[in-house]
Amino acid sequence: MSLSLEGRTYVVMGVANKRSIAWGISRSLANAGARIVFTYAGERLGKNVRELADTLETETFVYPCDIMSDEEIDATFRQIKDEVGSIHGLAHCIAFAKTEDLEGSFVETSRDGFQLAHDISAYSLTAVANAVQKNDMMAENGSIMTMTYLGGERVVRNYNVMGVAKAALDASVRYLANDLGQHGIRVNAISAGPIRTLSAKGISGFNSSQKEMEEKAPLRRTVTQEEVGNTALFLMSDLSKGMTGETLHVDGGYHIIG
Ligand SMILES: CCCCCCc1ccc(Oc2ccc(Oc3cccc(O)n3)cc2)c(O)c1
Repeated sequence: MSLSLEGRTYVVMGVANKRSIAWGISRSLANAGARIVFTYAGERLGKNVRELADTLETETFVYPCDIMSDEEIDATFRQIKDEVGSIHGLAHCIAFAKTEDLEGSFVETSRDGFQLAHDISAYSLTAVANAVQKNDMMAENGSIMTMTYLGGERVVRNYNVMGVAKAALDASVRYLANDLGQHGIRVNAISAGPIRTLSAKGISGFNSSQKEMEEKAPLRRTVTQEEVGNTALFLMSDLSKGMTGETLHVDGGYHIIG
């Protein structure tokens, strides 16, 4: 039983640049010997992702995948199965909400903004898990993980509609874990403390959340993409094969503080 992922292949969805949490996860999995299949949305990101992928020592593959389209998800995962073969796990690091819905009062959230945030940040996990299952492309004892945040468990000022979407994502992890467990597929989440990524820039008040963490978190500091990546390695490895439907907080202990 070890942390080695030699001979295994993992899909990582959501790398935007070298500061992405998904990139921290990719490096941890690659350093453990895994092959990595990257998917990205939006052609302008394609170049970034390919350049980053080429810096890894391991064999990598890069595919566009607009998770707003069920047809594109199915086509991409069929293509991955045909060209790469079966996979041993998948890291879902995808979320989005309109900037105006990440500040001010939640009560004013538009129907359109609510639906968009839930479509991209919550439903996409189920859509992807369904595509993997339908294409029968997950090796036995597969592991799916997603990224969530404390704002889905309790109110975090300005996080607003993303918090409601993360609550839906957290519940989805439990229901997917229940459905897929009998097929040997585990589904878990990592709840990360605030990390300065491209996405974090879209949230009003992000900077003060990092400062508050340095003052109040038991570890008195923020966490890094690498620390999240190492926990993802644990979730993808056999060392966590007794765990499913779980959320691991990689947040310096902040979530235990009232
Ligand atoms: C006040 C909150 C402080 C801590 C927030 C930590 C965090 C940082 C980034 C997170 O990921 C996203 C991803 C997309 C997202 O939506 C965006 C991002 C940029 C622009 C935009 O229009 N929407 C917002 C947050 C996330 O879910 C949670």
